[in-house]
Amino acid sequence: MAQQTSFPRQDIQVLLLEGISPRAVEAFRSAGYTRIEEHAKALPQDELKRRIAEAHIVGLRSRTQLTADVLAEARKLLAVGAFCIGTNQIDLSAAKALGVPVFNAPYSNTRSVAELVLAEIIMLLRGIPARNMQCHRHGWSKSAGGSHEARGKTLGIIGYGHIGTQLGLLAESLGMQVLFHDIETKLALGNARPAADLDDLLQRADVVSLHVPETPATKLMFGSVQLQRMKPGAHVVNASRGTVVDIDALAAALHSGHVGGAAVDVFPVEPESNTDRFESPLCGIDNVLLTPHIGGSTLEAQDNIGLEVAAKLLRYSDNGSTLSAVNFPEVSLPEHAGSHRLLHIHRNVPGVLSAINDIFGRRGINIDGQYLRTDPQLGYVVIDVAVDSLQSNELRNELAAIPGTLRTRVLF
Ligand SMILES: NC(=O)c1ccc[n+]([C@@H]2O[C@H](COP(=O)([O-])OP(=O)(O)OC[C@H]3O[C@@H](n4cnc5c(N)ncnc54)[C@H](O)[C@@H]3O)[C@@H](O)[C@H]2O)c1
Ligand SMILES: O=C(O)[C@H](O)COP(=O)(O)O
Repeated sequence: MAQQTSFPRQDIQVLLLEGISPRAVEAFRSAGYTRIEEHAKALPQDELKRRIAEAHIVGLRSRTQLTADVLAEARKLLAVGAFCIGTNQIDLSAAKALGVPVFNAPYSNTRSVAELVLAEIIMLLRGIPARNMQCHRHGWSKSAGGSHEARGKTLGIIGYGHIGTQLGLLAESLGMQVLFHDIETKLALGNARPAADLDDLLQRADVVSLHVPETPATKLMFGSVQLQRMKPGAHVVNASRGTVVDIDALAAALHSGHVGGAAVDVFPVEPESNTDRFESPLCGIDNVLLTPHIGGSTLEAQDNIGLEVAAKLLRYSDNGSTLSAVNFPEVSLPEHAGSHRLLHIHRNVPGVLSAINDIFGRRGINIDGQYLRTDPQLGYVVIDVAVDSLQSNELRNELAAIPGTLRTRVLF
């Protein structure tokens, strides 16, 4: 039989990993959720499996790998919150197949990334990484050689989304010309112009900055071929995902001098915690700025993300709304004061809705409100009925036993 839950907020176990902002914890507490377990870092997979088995709500960032294997242990799980933008660390299809919506924060740290990248562009154009290293080694090389103003230079942005567009506007305020390449048709902001194609962008840009998500199509999309197409001496910035750039090819292009410098925030393999050693072929190359995946790590961004994702999780837990879920049919629901609410999540197979309606009809329960969203895999039905109409265990068992049902939940 499909999982059936209906319990008070103080019984809902919230597991928050990877040092999620205290603002999220405050939001859960002030909504009446008291069972909150916090961890400052990601958990090893075995421990994650043990902890997730008890959790109703899980919050994580980019480090935790929520694989199908881990999700299989999450028998009580209602929802997942990615307190970041990327959701590539979560097996979204496996979560969906279990009837678990995943929410993220698509905007809250984008300004922080754009600001960092802008600063890095100036640093690279002035050759600061190597000069900084030289001074640390007691060297002194006061010279204008290889140093350039950003004004008048061309920035090529690959992936013109929330971060790419903000970066473009900030770069224009320095007098840079902005070219972009995206797989979607995008509205060009300010004086930015779409490049004819990726090759065109690579051949014209003085700095290339990557802002694409991790997808099968972006995996290693930036390798030796793309690096060789760049102008000699041009710079590369990657604050997107470590899998997007062939890091060995980038190291080789830096060593050969074809690429003038690089700023890299994300890596194909990142340390599991702050106590683990960081290894990369880029370590020790003087004209490279390395940062430990902190593009979105400002206090402002983390606080905003904490509030945004906690609010989405609370809204789903208390009200059933799935608005802005990344793997689930989206339903925005009104408050249900004065009624009780059934949430019914099922595989999208014929007959489920009529079976639900039959059950209510046979029992003479009037439906006050009904909301339905489906996609090819999943159906999500929400039904509001008079207070106390859903108290019967027998009724709830009958609803949960409808073939195709994944989960049912009653909000009293
Ligand atoms: N370093 C960090 O701390 C940090 C912080 C936030 C986000 N990120 C990463 O940055 C990525 C981008 O963030 P965003 O908010 O701008 O995302 P977004 O979804 O708003 O924009 C991504 C853009 O890339 C485009 N795109 C997708 N595939 C492409 C391809 N193959 N070629 C060209 N364009 C392609 C999309 O059409 C979209 O316009 C995130 O997915 C995340 O992985 C990193
Ligand atoms: O996807 C994101 O938003 C960024 O990569 C930031 O991830 P983080 O929260 O783990 O720093």
